[in-house]
Amino acid sequence: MTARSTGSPSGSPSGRPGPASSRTTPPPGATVPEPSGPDRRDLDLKLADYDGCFGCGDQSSDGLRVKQTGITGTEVTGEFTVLEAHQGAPGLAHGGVLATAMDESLGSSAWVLGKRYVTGRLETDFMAPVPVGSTVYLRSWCTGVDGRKAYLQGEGRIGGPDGPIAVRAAALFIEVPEEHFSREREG
Ligand SMILES: CCCCCCCCCCCC(=O)SCCNC(=O)CCNC(=O)[C@H](O)C(C)(C)COP(=O)(O)OP(=O)(O)OC[C@H]1O[C@@H](n2cnc3c(N)ncnc32)[C@H](O)[C@@H]1OP(=O)(O)O
Repeated sequence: MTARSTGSPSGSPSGRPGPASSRTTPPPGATVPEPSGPDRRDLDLKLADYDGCFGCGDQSSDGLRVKQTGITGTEVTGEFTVLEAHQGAPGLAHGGVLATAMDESLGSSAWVLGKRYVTGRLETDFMAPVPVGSTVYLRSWCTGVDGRKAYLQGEGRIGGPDGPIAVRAAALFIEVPEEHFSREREG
């Protein structure tokens, strides 16, 4: 399983500390399980059923339409293009849009673990402005699972999959039962 770290102060190109706080860092003893989620063919099928998602769905005209491009272990790659509708400052992606893209990417990595997870906490570092028209290359991976808690990290690069990091994120996802989603809809 590949899981390049973006986290250590010494390993960061900017010299900034990594994105994970104590609440998004797995405790000692947490492990990264072998993914037990659906394989690639099932992923395509499930994503096709999920058209309303602001992050990845095709029905949301101003949505991000993140396309997943690969899965290796818990590492999921994807990409999306920043549209004018995604601006914050003129000509630049809104930070919330980039956070949403990271939530989508991290959520996909959690999903391949084979259980139902929702985002409990999402931390982001914005490293560089992202112009409208840019393709953002997303990558997320699991750093540990401890009971219902899954810890994930991710990054978004511009200029190519190995380009500079524009945004990076760390998150805590919480496993929920199936009823979570029907209950939320009724509320
Ligand atoms: C189709 C293919 C698609 C595949 C791709 C899909 C990509 C989709 C990506 C989008 C993902 C989303 O945006 S999901 C939508 C945004 N998120 C949500 O709507 C979640 C809203 N929040 C909740 O529903 C709830 O707060 C939960 C489920 C997160 C937790 O509630 P709960 O089940 O009652 O559990 P609770 O006891 O509170 O918490 C369990 C443990 O987690 C800890 N914990 C909970 N929240 C936090 C937190 N923010 N920071 C630190 N720790 C936390 C607690 O302290 C506790 O630790 P301990 O005491 O056990 O130690």
